[in-house]
Amino acid sequence: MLPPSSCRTIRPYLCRFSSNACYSREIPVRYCSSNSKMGPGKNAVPNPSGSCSRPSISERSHESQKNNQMYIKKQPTAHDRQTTAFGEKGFSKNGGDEQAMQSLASRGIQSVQSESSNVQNCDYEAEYPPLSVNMGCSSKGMNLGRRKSEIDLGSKRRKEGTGSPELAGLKIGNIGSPCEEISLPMQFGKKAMNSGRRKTRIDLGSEQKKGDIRSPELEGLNISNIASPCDELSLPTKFGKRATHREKSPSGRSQSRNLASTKSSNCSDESVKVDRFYICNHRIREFDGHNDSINESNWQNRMEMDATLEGNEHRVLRSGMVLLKHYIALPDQIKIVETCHNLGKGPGGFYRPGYKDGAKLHLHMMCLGLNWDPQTRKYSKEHPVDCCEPPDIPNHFSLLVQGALQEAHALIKKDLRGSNVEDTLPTMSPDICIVNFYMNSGRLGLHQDRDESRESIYKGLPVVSFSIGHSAEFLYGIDRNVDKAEKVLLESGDVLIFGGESRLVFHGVPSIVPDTAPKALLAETGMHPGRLNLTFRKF
Ligand SMILES: O=C(O)CCC(=O)C(=O)O
Ligand SMILES: [Fe+2]
Repeated sequence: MLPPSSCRTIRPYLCRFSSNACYSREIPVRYCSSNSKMGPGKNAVPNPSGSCSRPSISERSHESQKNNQMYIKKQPTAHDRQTTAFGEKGFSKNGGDEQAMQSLASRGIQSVQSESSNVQNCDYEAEYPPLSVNMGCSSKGMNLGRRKSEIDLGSKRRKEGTGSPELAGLKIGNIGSPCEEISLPMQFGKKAMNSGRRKTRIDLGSEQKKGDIRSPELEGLNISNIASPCDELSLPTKFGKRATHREKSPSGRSQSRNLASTKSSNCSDESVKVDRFYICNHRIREFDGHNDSINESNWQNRMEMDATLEGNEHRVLRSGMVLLKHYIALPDQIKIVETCHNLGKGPGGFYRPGYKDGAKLHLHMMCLGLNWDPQTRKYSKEHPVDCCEPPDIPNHFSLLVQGALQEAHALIKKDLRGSNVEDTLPTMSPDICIVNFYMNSGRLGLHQDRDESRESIYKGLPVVSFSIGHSAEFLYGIDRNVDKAEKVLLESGDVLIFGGESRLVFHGVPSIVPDTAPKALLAETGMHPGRLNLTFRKF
């Protein structure tokens, strides 16, 4: 445990953000440092309680309990995604996990203690009534050559439209709610190694976020995108294989707390209502990789032109965080879109995640390898809505990830002067890919990706993120404070990597920049105007 002297109480936080108007109580918070050389100075990571994230439903109710002097309130393994929160959040109690604390400290990850409860009130709005189709697990044929992993399964599925006993008395939005979080490594705040450029700071105060309560995400979209293509409707409801349930992780390890272990009773339902979503609006042809209009040399020309513009070269944003500009060539982008469309149009595919109280994330999501359930913040083989197993990660995706990591290593090496690049940015072979599709009004609040295994997070195994389509404003920072966050523009083909000391960086997408996708990409794929994002992780 840290000596009390390493903590100090700071002024209460008021967390207010976005259209979802999530407020936290004003709660006194303490800064702590697990690293005596850091002290409670500027590098101490503020970790206010009362923050907003994407907690599991059971965590929400627990959050009303009084927190005591714990440095890590909750197992630091939760991938904490939120939809609109641009505020702060605090730790959750983890039952005195001294080991976790030590592990964090040894990696220089600071933790904090909070003194008060963490309950929040979050309002939300339903954006549009869903269209539904009855689906079974019929996408298996699309899941080319994949191996079924033996893992434990069965996250608790929500019962659509039913009341939530766990939520009784709590008014909670889809994001931002009581949450757990892990503070960032101590060197956060250190300048990027090759930071020749000025970091742009953005101001996305509550006023601006109010603008997000704008039109539904159907804006500008052909309605046929949603659950209407006839190929989907004709699928039999019992076709395909439902998730199997074994108490084993993908890597053969014993079950982690982040891997859901309870079989959902809802998944025995033979007919599951699913709001299907298609990222492309026409049947796309098989990709042959050879198209004159989008050939590699055209892309090279574009990259060379871009390289002359400020902000278009690869760069290290901070230790362990690398941005590879226009790394994915256009033909590969097209292939990725087509693959995601094919995988995502069927069972186990794209849907709009939300909570049983009706709140929705401002994006559509599909998972590969393992499903991530925003309600429980756990991974399992079971799709939270249709109970189907997720498709495996296609090999060509994994190859691109490996290539990007090598490129990042080469960049880091230039600055390291003899240090081991693996220490700064470990290599990672992904077994999870979360695919998000943002329409023009899509967004994702500041959060940490921390639902992967403790081992993965403690090792700093990176998250590798591909951006395709419209550009996005991307925020990152040492805490969930949008005013202090740095901003970069993620454009089509960019790869962002954050591992090592940056593994737990807060990040989010406050806005999509309309009409910025490469025209050839949209023309070739029929992708709806918007942004496809793939984040690869190792469980
Ligand atoms: O869309 C992005 O760039 C970020 C996505 C993300 O943070 C996530 O899926 O956890
Ligand atoms: Fe994330």
